Amino acid sequence: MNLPQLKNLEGLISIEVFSDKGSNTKPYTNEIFDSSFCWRDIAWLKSITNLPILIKGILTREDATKAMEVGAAGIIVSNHGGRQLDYTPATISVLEEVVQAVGRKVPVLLDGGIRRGTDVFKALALGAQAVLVGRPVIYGLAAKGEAGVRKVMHMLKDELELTMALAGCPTLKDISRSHVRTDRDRLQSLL
Ligand SMILES: Cc1cc2nc3c(=O)[nH]c(=O)nc-3n(C[C@H](O)[C@H](O)[C@H](O)COP(=O)(O)O)c2cc1C
Repeated sequence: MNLPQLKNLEGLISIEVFSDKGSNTKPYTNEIFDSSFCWRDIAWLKSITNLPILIKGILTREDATKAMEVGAAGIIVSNHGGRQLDYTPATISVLEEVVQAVGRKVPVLLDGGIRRGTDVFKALALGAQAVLVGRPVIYGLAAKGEAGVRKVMHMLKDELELTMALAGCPTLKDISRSHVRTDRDRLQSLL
């Protein structure tokens, strides 16, 4: 049976084969994730730190509401880069639903799928306060180390500024909902 060899985590994660039946995924995930972890544990986390706790992985208005109920200081709309489960929604497609559920009580950040400045612009227009960037930064690091990461960040910044200029937005505050059109807007315009 072939299992991933996680070199960076050598000694920390067992890649022992537990059975010759099945894919070994269950014992592997049972070992690296605590399946008893639940919403109530946020209260415990809050009790041991003064740091703000932002909850990542929110994709629905229901989970956004729960996250606020347990006292999250912020919400990260994320499908973990779409690497965990096929057919999870694109984060940009559920952002507005979450933003509306949160109603400006805590910041909403968008994670996943940010590849160009126009993606940042769209997320801000749909109500995100900021975006998080994963793989582009890693690609820059792999290609050219620190300079590669800088290059990626500068590209995103330059593209965002160009988009803002072309959309007539001198400041971030000028980016508004009316600057983007979603599938739902298109459907509503047909009614
Ligand atoms: C190699 C790799 C490892 C990751 N590991 C984790 C992880 O352990 N926990 C987690 O919440 N997200 C993890 N992520 C997801 C990122 O934190 C982030 O949500 C995702 O990369 C954002 O999407 P993007 O890459 O399209 O920007 C990982 C992503 C990559 C590419």
